[in-house]
Amino acid sequence: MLELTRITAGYDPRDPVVRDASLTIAPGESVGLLGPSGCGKSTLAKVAALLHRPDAGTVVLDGRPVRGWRHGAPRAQRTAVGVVFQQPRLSADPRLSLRELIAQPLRATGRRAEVTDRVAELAPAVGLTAELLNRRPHEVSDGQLQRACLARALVLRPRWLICDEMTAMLDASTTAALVAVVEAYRRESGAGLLAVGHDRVLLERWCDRTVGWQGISGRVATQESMSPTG
Ligand SMILES: Nc1ncnc2c1ncn2[C@@H]1O[C@H](COP(=O)(O)OP(=O)(O)OP(=O)(O)O)[C@@H](O)[C@H]1O
Repeated sequence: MLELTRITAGYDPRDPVVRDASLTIAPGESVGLLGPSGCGKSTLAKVAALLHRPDAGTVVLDGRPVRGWRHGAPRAQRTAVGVVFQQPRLSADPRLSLRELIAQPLRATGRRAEVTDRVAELAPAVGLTAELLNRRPHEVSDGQLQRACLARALVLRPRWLICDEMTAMLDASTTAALVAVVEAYRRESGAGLLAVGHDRVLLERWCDRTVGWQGISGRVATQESMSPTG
């Protein structure tokens, strides 16, 4: 299970953007997190991805409480969670080819020996040709770069996957293709998924269940507490 309990998080402890929110995802389950822009979905997604330390509350991953946070959780637990963000250009190192980008987590965890095989498996699965793999981010489209970012998120075979507005910048056919890749991975691996967005139709079609911001907040969220604080 990926269990977030009574999470308070944000960027200023005196004025958190997520207050007292709880959310549990079972292995193999897909959960859509819906909410208006600025309500704190991405912040909660970063906590679920073990990239952002909550100010209060607990995160339990596969039965083990996450401890020893710095900005994020310790690497041993973090690598169990793959994450894809909305804007691939912000999360992709512009100096790397798409091949290197996909392989990055394997290199970072000392698993270089697996690079050739994993890239050869994942590139066709996400729809990237050998020629595209040699290009750098500024030489490909947003959709092609997002395909590489999805492959990078899957390269360590995570047990949990967080897709934060993964398809927000993409056209309908690329959206369908990437959702199909995630679903194939989920079926094959039994991974749990948190898909964040504001496209209710997409998330309701994609996920086993969807939760709105009010559904995950420990207190009954008021419109004020859902709004951007700035
Ligand atoms: N790194 C940051 N530093 C300071 N404030 C931030 C940071 N990231 C987000 N915020 C603020 O936190 C609030 C919630 O942002 P967040 O991105 O979590 O919302 P969201 O629901 O995912 O929005 P969207 O749907 O527009 O992506 C906003 O007021 C935003 O300005």
